[in-house]
Amino acid sequence: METPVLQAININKYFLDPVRFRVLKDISFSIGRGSFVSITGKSGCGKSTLLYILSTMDTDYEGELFLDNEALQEKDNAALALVRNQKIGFVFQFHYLIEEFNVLKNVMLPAMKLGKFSNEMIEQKAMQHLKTLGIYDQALKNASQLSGGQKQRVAIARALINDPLIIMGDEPTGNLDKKNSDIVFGIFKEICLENKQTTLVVTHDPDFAKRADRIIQMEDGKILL
Ligand SMILES: Nc1ncnc2c1ncn2[C@@H]1O[C@H](COP(=O)(O)OP(=O)(O)OP(=O)(O)O)[C@@H](O)[C@H]1O
Repeated sequence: METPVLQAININKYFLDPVRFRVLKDISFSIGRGSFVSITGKSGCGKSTLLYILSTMDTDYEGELFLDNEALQEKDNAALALVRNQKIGFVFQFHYLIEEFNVLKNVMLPAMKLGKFSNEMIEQKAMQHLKTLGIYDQALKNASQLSGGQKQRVAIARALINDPLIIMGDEPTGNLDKKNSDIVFGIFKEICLENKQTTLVVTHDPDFAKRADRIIQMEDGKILL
């Protein structure tokens, strides 16, 4: 059997304030390479909490987490930052672009930070992603000059720039209208098919969730099998 890209084993998480509360309850699952998975469930069931753990941004949990065969729970913050930059692309509900930089620079930044390639090579790659995402002609505009849907596509290009193994999205279409949601979903689907990259998206939108290859349904901190 193919080794999973991401594997969670018995993840539990507690919030202590205002009272001790077990928000995630024995979460275990694995995700294979190139699959498009959605995590869905009612508001408050723990979707974002789980995604923040899976994306290494929250390290306060019990259990084991493997990304590309590496045990994440054993790594310190510096090592996790490297894993995030090299292996995970993240798309938030809000785009978090740097509004005063142009689109091209926004997309290039994570690769420039990694320092593995020349700026020329990074620029070429960034332009290629912008082309695929249909916003090539916006490259030299400041991020502040784009529409919401365009900004989200720039955020996806930025998430792809370091060729991550897995793209994670937290309600990536939450701020978009139906037309732009459809475009963004189509893009996620294509990323999986064409690049064999794995996509994991949290959404409370059942229509969006249904378009994934696999739905992880959550209820009250648990995964329903
Ligand atoms: N920092 C925190 N401290 C205490 N409780 C929290 C904290 N963050 C979230 N919670 C609680 O944990 C539960 C799960 O929250 P989470 O944001 O993961 O839900 P969700 O499924 O993503 O919801 P939504 O779809 O509304 O975004 C909720 O009951 C929430 O109130």
